[in-house]
Amino acid sequence: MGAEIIDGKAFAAGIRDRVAEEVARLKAAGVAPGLAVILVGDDPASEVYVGHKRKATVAAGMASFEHRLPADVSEADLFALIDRLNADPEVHGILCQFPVPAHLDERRTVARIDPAKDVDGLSVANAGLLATGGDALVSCTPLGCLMLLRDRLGNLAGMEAVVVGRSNLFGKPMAQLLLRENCTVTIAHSRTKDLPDVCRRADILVAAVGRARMVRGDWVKPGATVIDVGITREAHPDKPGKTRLVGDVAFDEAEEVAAAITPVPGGVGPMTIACLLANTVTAACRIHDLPEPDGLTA
Ligand SMILES: NC(=O)C1=CN([C@@H]2O[C@H](COP(=O)(O)OP(=O)(O)OC[C@H]3O[C@@H](n4cnc5c(N)ncnc54)[C@H](OP(=O)(O)O)[C@@H]3O)[C@@H](O)[C@H]2O)C=CC1
Ligand SMILES: Nc1nc(=O)c2c([nH]1)NC[C@@H]1CN(c3ccc(C(=O)N[C@@H](CCC(=O)O)C(=O)O)cc3)C=[N+]21
Repeated sequence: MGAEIIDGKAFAAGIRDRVAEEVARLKAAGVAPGLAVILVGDDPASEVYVGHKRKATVAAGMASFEHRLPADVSEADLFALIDRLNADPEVHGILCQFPVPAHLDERRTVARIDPAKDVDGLSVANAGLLATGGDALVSCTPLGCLMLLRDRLGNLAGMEAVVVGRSNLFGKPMAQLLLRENCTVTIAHSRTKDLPDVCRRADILVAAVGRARMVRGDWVKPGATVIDVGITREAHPDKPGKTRLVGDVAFDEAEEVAAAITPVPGGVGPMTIACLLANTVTAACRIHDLPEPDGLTA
């Protein structure tokens, strides 16, 4: 029997509805949550995501501010924009889409964003709060994965979790969240020995590498829950000139073995955008010292 397909798209729609309710409540209290997205250069994939983000932000009743900067923008000009957004009372969340062109430094860029508005959870303050058990703004994609896992599995305590990938944006915060849920967590990466064996331990297997179909069916423990974060765009095999998205997991193989699995597209991706909106609401509540809604944080 095949695995249950975890419908991230439907779950994300539920989160976006909850966000919309909270936005209405905040507006009634005199606070209109706003999200600012900075896009440097014209990477086509980033354009697509930013477009999705804008639509979802507006549909939830929030203000959306988009700032497009030329690929050769100076650090000084980028920082001047970030400083303005930090000071702008209509902006509660700031996201600078990565990657940025090579002459800009991601670490310095993140450090310029007010941690209270860092809805990507990338700042040292938010990463440190997450690691030490505080109230952080948590990176959107791991937050979304945790929501899917909790919904399916309930209590995660004692489960073996393997996260493949150790980026600051995903792998590390995902591992921190799973640790906080009392999983036994392994973080695997490009230097891990016997990766298939490590993966076979996992009750919860999370893949965030960016290599299409790397995780094979026989890497999956029977009955495991598989979360596929990877997104690779490749030529469509049947439609000339078209592309399609594929994950890091060989879906057809893994689906035979796992108890549940997220598809690509329609799994984790929509959760990322829903959680970006959720984080913006959370940031607005914290900035204005208003009660935080249930179900939108980790
Ligand atoms: N669905 C969504 O909403 C999102 C999807 N993504 C997607 O997730 C994927 C990962 O993103 P991100 O974390 O930003 O990527 P990074 O490129 O920053 O990190 C990739 C990680 O994978 C590891 N890795 C690379 N090759 C191997 C290998 N052969 N075996 C094991 N580990 C390997 C790297 O190890 P090392 O550290 O040793 O180099 C690194 O830790 C991408 O496809 C991205 O597009 C990302 C964010 C959101
Ligand atoms: N500072 C920063 N924060 C990020 O969170 C961030 C980033 N930079 N850079 C790029 C990655 C990637 N990312 C995705 C968001 C939505 C989908 C998404 O909506 N995916 C849909 C399909 C989208 C489509 O059809 O193209 C799905 O999987 O079903 C995917 C990937 C956020 N990222």
